[in-house]
Amino acid sequence: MFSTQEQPQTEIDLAAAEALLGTDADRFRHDYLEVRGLRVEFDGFVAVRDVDLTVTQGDLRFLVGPNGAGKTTLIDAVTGLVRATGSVSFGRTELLGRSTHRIARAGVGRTFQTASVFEELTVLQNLDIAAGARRRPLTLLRRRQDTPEAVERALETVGLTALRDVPAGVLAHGQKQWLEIGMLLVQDAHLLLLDEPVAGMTQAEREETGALLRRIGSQRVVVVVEHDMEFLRSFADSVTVMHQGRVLAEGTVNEVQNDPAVVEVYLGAPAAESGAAPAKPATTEGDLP
Ligand SMILES: Nc1ncnc2c1ncn2[C@@H]1O[C@H](COP(=O)(O)OP(=O)(O)OP(=O)(O)O)[C@@H](O)[C@H]1O
Repeated sequence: MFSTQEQPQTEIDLAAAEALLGTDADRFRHDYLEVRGLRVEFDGFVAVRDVDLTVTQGDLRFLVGPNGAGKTTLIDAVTGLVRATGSVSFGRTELLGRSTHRIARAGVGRTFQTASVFEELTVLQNLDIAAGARRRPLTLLRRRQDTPEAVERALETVGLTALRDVPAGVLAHGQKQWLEIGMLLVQDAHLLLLDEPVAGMTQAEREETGALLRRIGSQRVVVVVEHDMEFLRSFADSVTVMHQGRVLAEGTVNEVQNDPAVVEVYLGAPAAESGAAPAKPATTEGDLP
């Protein structure tokens, strides 16, 4: 033991700590999506009600639920495609009430159930157009000699570098989905909402997509709407289960699989004493437990 006088002199080297840990801005940059009290109504029918949802960067979140649970409507609300009340914030920006264009500019991107790429344009051209969506008009007018670095990086990330000059129309189904994800990356989307990204994919494509989503999910906020339960079990960090417009359960795959309310909804077990409406019978694409 050292006495007070014998203790060796130490000095914290703040500059070294900064170099090691990054600046405060880097260290504490941790994007998250925060949804509070979200409600969407279509002519009196409430498709989404009282939804609270928090998804942080690094937590690959799957959003599941039987058909008609409100999953796509929730994504539509976040991206400004349908009117909603409540609050949706990303990066301290309130998104509700903004136009779809301004929401995209706030770093929010989505894919749809069917890929929407320009089939007659090449992979590179598709990415270039997506990159242009974030450029200011003056920059767009300037001719560019080289492929922008962000486009090169996106090509590598989604594994399409070798196919850069191929028309998007000839890509395999899975590759088109990857191109769409690449387009979100070059738009600098930091919140990615993906609607059934592996629907119609081969097993090999699913696995590659899962690995891709994990890679992206470590750096950006990613929410995946998916019916494919095998895919979910392999790649989800956490799961939110929706039913009849509400959040029914949330947790790890194991937690939600063992949640009695989820089992009831998916397997159509007798409704609880509350007199809740009988659950929809499970579909082949929704056999969570
Ligand atoms: N534009 C609309 N007008 C009226 N009702 C709508 C509209 N869009 C969705 N709905 C209804 O809202 C409910 C939720 O639909 P939504 O598509 O969000 O469900 P989902 O969970 O994505 O289902 P699925 O898994 O089948 O895609 C459904 O009852 C649907 O019929």
